[in-house]
Amino acid sequence: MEEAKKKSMPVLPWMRSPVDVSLFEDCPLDHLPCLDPRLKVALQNMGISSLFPVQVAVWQETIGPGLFERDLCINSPTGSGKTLSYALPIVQTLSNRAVRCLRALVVLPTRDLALQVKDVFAAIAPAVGLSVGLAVGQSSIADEISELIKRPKLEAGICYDPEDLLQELQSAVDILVATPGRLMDHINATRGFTLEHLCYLVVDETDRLLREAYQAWLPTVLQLTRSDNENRFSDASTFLPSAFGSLKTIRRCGVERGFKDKPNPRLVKMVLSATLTQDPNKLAQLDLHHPLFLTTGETRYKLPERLESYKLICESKLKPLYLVALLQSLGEEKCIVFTSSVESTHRLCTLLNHFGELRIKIKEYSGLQRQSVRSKTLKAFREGKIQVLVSSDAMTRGMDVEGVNNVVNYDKPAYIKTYIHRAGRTARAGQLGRCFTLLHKDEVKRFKKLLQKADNDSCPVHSIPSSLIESLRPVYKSALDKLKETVESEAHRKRTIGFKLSRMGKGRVTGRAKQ
Ligand SMILES: Nc1ncnc2c1ncn2[C@@H]1O[C@H](COP(=O)(O)OP(=O)(O)OP(=O)(O)O)[C@@H](O)[C@H]1O
Repeated sequence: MEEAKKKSMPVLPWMRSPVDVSLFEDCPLDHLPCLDPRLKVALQNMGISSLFPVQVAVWQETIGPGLFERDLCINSPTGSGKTLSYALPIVQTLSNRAVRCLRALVVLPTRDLALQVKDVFAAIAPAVGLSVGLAVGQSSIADEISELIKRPKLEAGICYDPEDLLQELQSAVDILVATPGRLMDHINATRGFTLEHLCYLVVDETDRLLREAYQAWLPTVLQLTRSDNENRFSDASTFLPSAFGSLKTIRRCGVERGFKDKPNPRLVKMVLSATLTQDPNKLAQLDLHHPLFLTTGETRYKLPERLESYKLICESKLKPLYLVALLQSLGEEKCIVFTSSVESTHRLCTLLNHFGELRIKIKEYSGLQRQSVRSKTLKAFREGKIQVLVSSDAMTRGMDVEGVNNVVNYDKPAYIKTYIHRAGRTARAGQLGRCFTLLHKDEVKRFKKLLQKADNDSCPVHSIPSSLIESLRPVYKSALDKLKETVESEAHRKRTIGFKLSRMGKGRVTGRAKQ
């Protein structure tokens, strides 16, 4: 046991003496020190009467007594309320700002997640006169720019100097929630978009964002917000795009509005995940200042308190039947079914929809679909118009949908991190939730070991009567036949579209573009 603990000891010294969030308790809003009364009302309007432990712990390090002196690395289970843990102190601190400019940037890996986080900010920020923007490519870039940048009113008949006009461009938002791709678009090309006043950078779902470089968004943001004058441009050329039009966005010492003649305040970073990396090389990319590690309990990975894990043991070829039987038993309860790839998501969802027995609405949600389709599906799922979402992993991190009582791992997760993020779509905010994993009997031992990494020793078998499985066999056969037909007609449609495109010369254009 001692040996196991030693093995999981973080390499970085500052990670070895963390603040233990599990020692904190919920704190009623009335008892929260220094909370702005306007924000208290906004929180109450959201149905929040007390803060969760991670929110209290972060409040202490940001508002008082910690006063944002250190960068924060927060590792806290799924559904524990990490979003509000950073949104609330940032909004409260910025509520004193005199002039509007972009002071807080929150980066998230997907558009749906960014929208979700923007909604949390939007529920509290206006109460103290702050404005929140979104840069995710949901609308056209022109629409997005007009939301983010305030242009001066021009009078007819007057000839303006373009340089003067550039000076007049101002941020229309105090807080921006962005995905890396669209953020880079604005950094590179949007006139008047500047990070020079940025005080807070939040990297949510850090381990996921650090895995993907997205046009070097992180080094670019760090370079543009570095407050020391020295060597400002020295290594910028290694990652800044050649057509980089925003060198003027690099923060200038002592000329920031509201900070005249004072050095710029240090950029405070907050990085969060339910499975925060402890890899020194990865964390080094964040260039953290005197970081403070906040984590829950002693084990590295933790599942939500009220999550119940179950396994269903069955032969691989009978998995669809077990899934159908399970979904039938769950009735109208909201459920997310995870598969291992976008292709199997599509196939499984099509198959389930051919089961006449299932009188529930089932849709797929995966990276194969267009964003607009995904967003529509997610909306319908939130509204309860869809009961089951069949999903691949990539899109579901951080997703917060009320009333998801069940998660099913149709394909076994290969890593504990995957299990944590999938299972974490239920049992959120202290609610009860169940996670079912379909396993072949040969996989049981490995799965047990996997769960032990999250300190979970209890995963009872959820049994399905074999008579029920037998009764489903005839319907399964006809569903399989229909699936075959659907797959063939989809393949035919793809071939026809491909043929038409190549006749229009589009194939050649793509080929050139790839070179
Ligand atoms: N203080 C609170 N009181 C009641 N509900 C809360 C409180 N804080 C957050 N919640 C709710 O808890 C749910 C989970 O919050 P959130 O999405 O921030 O979790 P998370 O820790 O970021 O999870 P994940 O790691 O999956 O992204 C949300 O529905 C949110 O509205």
